[in-house]
Amino acid sequence: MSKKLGFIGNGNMGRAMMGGIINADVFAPENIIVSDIHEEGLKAVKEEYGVNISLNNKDVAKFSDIIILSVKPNLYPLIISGIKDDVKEDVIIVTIAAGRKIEDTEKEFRRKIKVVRVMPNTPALVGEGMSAICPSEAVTREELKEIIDIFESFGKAEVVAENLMDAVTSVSGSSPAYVYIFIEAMADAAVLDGIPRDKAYTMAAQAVLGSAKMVLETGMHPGALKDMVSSPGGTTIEAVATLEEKGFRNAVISAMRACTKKSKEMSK
Ligand SMILES: NC(=O)C1=CN([C@@H]2O[C@H](COP(=O)(O)OP(=O)(O)OC[C@H]3O[C@@H](n4cnc5c(N)ncnc54)[C@H](O)[C@@H]3O)[C@@H](O)[C@H]2O)C=CC1
Ligand SMILES: O=C(O)[C@@H]1CCC=N1
Repeated sequence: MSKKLGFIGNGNMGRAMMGGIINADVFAPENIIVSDIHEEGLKAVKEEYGVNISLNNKDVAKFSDIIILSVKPNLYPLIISGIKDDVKEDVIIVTIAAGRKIEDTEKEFRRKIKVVRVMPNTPALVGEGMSAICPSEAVTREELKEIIDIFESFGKAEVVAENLMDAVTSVSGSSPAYVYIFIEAMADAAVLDGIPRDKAYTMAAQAVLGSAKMVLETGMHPGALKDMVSSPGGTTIEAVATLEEKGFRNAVISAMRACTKKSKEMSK
């Protein structure tokens, strides 16, 4: 893409997206700029990816056609007030903050501005991200396509209505954390059974990866895939029965409802 892309915030999510975009070759490193308040981290990304860096957010504002605001939600008003008079006339502002509505960003710019609200996730870094995308009315079809192309370069992307963004945060934005806990717990159990720690992580993570691929690539119902593993009177059904007894499904559903609720509260 010949446009210029800027990141404000070089944290976990900013770096994950930048890594994904550079690995996919969508933007040349010289067409990317990132700003942060921490010089150390900026130097590290410049070294790793060859992108432009700055300690001044206004440099990102002046350089970029598309700006991804990759700072914590509470910092958005401050960051926007610092760049609003420096951004290009036709800039597209991409927001990724949990619980931040498109209208919040529009109001803070105090003028008609193109906003795309996205909820990505950190597996973007390895090209397996999941992003939900919602454009504001001012964004054209072509511009939306460009944004989708960026987010599809490091995983899957779906356009959703804004009222689903809180639920999306729970099912794909935050969910890598639940999956890591699951992998860690399985590895702990494997270590208890005598498997060396490094092999335990590989085995647990590869089982999760393979199972996810089976759901995506066979199109089969997860319940049917579970049944294929569970031999009558066998080992798996013992584990399944114990998970049900301990309320595994309900723990996941309750956790996700708490996540969605928190996202809704943050939107108020
Ligand atoms: N971490 C995740 O898995 C996901 C995060 N998000 C959203 O991404 C946003 C960023 O989250 P993380 O990357 O996890 O946070 P983070 O704390 O890792 O990164 C934020 C970065 O912003 C920088 N920063 C702070 N003040 C600044 C300023 N005045 N100017 C420029 N940079 C400044 C910080 O130094 C830090 O590097 C949040 O709004 C969050 O809701 C969305 C989806 C997933
Ligand atoms: O924990 C958070 O608030 C952010 C949003 C989704 C993932 N991390």
